[in-house]
Amino acid sequence: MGIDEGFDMIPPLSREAKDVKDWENFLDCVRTFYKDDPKVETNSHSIGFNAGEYPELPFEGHKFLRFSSKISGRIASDTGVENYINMVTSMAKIIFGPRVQHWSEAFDQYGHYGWEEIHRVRETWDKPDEPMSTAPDPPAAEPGQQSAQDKHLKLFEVQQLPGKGRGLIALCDIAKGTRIVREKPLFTIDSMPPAQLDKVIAAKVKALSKEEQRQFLALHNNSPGKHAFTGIAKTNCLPCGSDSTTGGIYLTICLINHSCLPNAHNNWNEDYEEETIHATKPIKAGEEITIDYSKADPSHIRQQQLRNSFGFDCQCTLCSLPPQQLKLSDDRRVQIQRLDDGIGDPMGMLSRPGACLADCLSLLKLLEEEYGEAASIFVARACYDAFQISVAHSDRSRASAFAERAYKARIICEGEDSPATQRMKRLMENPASHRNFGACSKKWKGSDKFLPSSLSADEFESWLWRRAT
Ligand SMILES: C[S@@+](CC[C@H](N)C(=O)[O-])C[C@H]1O[C@@H](n2cnc3c(N)ncnc32)[C@H](O)[C@@H]1O
Repeated sequence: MGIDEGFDMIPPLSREAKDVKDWENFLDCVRTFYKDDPKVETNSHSIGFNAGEYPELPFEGHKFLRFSSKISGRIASDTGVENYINMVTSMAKIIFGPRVQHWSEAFDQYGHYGWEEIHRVRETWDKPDEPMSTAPDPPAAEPGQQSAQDKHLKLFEVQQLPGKGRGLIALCDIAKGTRIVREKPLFTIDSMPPAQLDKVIAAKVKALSKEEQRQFLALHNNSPGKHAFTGIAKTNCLPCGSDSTTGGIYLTICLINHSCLPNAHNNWNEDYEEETIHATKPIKAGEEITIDYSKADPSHIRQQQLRNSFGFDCQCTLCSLPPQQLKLSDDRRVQIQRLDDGIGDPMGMLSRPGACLADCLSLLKLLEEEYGEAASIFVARACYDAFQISVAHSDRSRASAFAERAYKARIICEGEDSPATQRMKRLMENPASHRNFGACSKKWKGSDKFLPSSLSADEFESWLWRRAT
């Protein structure tokens, strides 16, 4: 028993260069700050704080989830552990921003990760890592072991699933925001008539290694017939960006099945020219990893689309709900679309921005009801809508707050290194840099001051959404 306090890193850092460098900077700050403090010691794999329950920071950032200790009791107060927790948290916040989530049981706040997961990761601190491969063309490997990172963490494996063919099953609990896969396309294709496309794909397949050819030909083909290559491509390709007419074929990502309430999100990272998959909610060991192939339509529309384009009758948890509950979801999705269309109307933004902002809030509430904690991508878009409304009427403070929400939601579903996430971060820091700043009016310029810091959470929401109190 006792009161714990600390911070969690959400999502955990990766082994990529930026995260490694940031973690080194952070450890350097900690070492410099505590260089004359005998309670802060350097061990073989960590910096340890000889206070409270001996909180530690591993040398390898990707093996770090939590820095915490009990802050109640005699040992805690004699050793002043709470000061260490607070100072290290502040330093981490400066370097890692909102990824650092401080919590204190004194205020009924609890860490994001379970203790079992914390202890499991802690046990890896003194174990050497598999070398990380960033080679653009990794040697053919079993899906699920695509990168050394996956191999090390063994996040998933490919299994044969009843009625679905192959699919990805989580091998351990996967935290929300975790990057599950990052994969370069085997090849990309542009939109063209099937006869021509078949020839183009045939040439691309010919250029692959024998193992890659075998794996490509083993991908599901939902429309077997004359144009076999086109059939495989159409069943499997994912657009390289939301408006792109180019699609990518992947040996691992293309094995991910569909759910209308998925637990993962796919995104094209144009900087890396890779597709990424992130957990949008916690995924339990043994659970299937799923993405959404459809357009979030009500059930009768999306089921028809899934049948026509992918040849299956969806029996996901949402589609299998009793009719009355399914109707509630359908009604919500209709309302979500209606609100979305209204918010996107430039005349609305120009002539009734307050009402548009209220619609964004209603939209967010509906999204939360429909998607629960897996709503990140929709939240990111709705908060960006609210940002645009604020920016168009010169309201810097609220625009920055909305961009921050969009930024945090993008981190979950695309990662800190996604160009869209980075763009949100820049807009959060400087909303006036948006090309539409002041484009509609200057009528909200009066509120162009710093965020009110003394408001309670409820008061802040009322201020943010311009609700009368
Ligand atoms: C991109 S592939 C996914 C991997 C595929 N299961 C395989 O074995 O290669 C798409 C195909 O998987 C199957 N599939 C995907 N999601 C499904 C689901 N929720 N229920 C049934 N079949 C599904 C359909 O046959 C669909 O055309």
